Amino acid sequence: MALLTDTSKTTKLERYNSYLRRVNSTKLLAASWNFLFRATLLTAIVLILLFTLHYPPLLAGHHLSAASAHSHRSLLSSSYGGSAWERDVRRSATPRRHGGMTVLVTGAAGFVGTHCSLALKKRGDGVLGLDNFNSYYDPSLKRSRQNLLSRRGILVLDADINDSNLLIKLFDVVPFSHVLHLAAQAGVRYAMRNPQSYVASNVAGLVSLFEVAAKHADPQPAIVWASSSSVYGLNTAVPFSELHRTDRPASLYAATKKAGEAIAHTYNNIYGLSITGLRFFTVYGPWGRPDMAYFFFTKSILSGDAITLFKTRDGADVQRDFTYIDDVVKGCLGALDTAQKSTGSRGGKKHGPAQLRVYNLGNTSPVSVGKMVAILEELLGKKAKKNVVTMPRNGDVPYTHANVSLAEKDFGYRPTTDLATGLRRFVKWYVEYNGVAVSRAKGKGKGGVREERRGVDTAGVASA
Ligand SMILES: O=C(O)[C@H]1O[C@H](OP(=O)(O)OP(=O)(O)OC[C@H]2O[C@@H](n3ccc(=O)[nH]c3=O)[C@H](O)[C@@H]2O)[C@H](O)[C@@H](O)[C@@H]1O
Repeated sequence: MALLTDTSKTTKLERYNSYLRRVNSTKLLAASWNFLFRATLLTAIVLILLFTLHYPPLLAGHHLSAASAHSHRSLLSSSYGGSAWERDVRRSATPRRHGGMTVLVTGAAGFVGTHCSLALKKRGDGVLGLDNFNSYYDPSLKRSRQNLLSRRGILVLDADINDSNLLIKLFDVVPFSHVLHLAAQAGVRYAMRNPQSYVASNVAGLVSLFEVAAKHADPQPAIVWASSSSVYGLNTAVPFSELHRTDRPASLYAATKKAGEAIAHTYNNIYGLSITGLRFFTVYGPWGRPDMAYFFFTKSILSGDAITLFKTRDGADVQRDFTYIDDVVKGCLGALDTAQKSTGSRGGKKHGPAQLRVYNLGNTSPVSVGKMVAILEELLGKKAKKNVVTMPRNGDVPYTHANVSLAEKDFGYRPTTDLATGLRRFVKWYVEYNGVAVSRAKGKGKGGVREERRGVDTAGVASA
């Protein structure tokens, strides 16, 4: 009897164990399927992501106006590349005239960058732009400029000059003969609010570009870059000449531009980079920068808001050598055309002395800020509400005045646009771009944006 009971217990136990084995193996099978499914899903997602990053035109439409399709890459610069991307880059950078230049324009969606890129492209040079589209001022204006460039066949990549991997990649894809380096943190007074941004763009960014140009580019490009009239700082000798001292900057902005000139000297000396610095004097015009006085004064006059006018500490008018954008563009192209080749080779080996130049690009006729406002009032047909205050200690200098004889001698630079003419073109562009109505200005036929006769096309770009 006991034996029978034992046998039936053993059988039950065996049945139970076999049941457990079946359950476990089913669970194992289910888990394996689950794991396999998840792994397949993950692989598919990774493949789709890689495909999207390397072949965006297939997904975003095959046109340069889809330049913003490259936007997401600013976060993932190491993923730049792929045959479609390289083809777009080469297409934009290829010259269309015999002996044309291949120019990398940094800050291409900026004010001066846009105008220079258009002028280069128009005469048949190849242009590839890059810009980080930061929000120092309204990025939508930069996007509009990018679209304008795109319509003329110029690709502007979303990229930062501090991204050396991207720069190396670009020089691998295109043997740029020239770099027009205009990317920078601009603005004199903003330097008190955000000093580090000036160091990041105007010092670190410049070094990043020079490093890649000196050590990775083959051939080394010739570089033309934007310095500033602000380097003259507390200099009192006028008009400002390149021979005058520039060791007393009044603002951090000026100090970083002066540092840039010293850094240029170093890269020229060690690596044989051909470098030209251009000291711009308060550049203005259509598609200008909204952080500049003439631009935001226009906005305030139209909206009826008060503007603040600075007077010097001894009560004199503050003056600027306002320089019209078309004149500056001619100066930039002249500097590019006369830039000699760099003398180094890949790896930074210098084979002889290279060109190192600095030029003033001003207008040679300073105008008071009060007069600038009076011209705007005439053009806008509306009086400004003025708040006149003594210039705060904000890095501003009381006046600027350029001597441009060196640029005239070396590349025929001769500014031809006076402030009234230039502001008329700016206001014409401003009202069209913003869709605002302006009543015809009073006066004896001198003012009024509708009286503009010279060729400024709908895009606000001089057709002459
Ligand atoms: O020439 C240059 O190197 C510099 O020119 C301009 O700097 P700035 O001349 O100060 O130009 P704005 O900011 O447009 O100011 C023009 C004038 O208006 C005056 N201003 C500015 C602002 C304001 O509220 N009120 C006012 O009277 C300034 O003192 C200055 O005299 C640019 O903003 C800089 O990026 C550039 O490098």
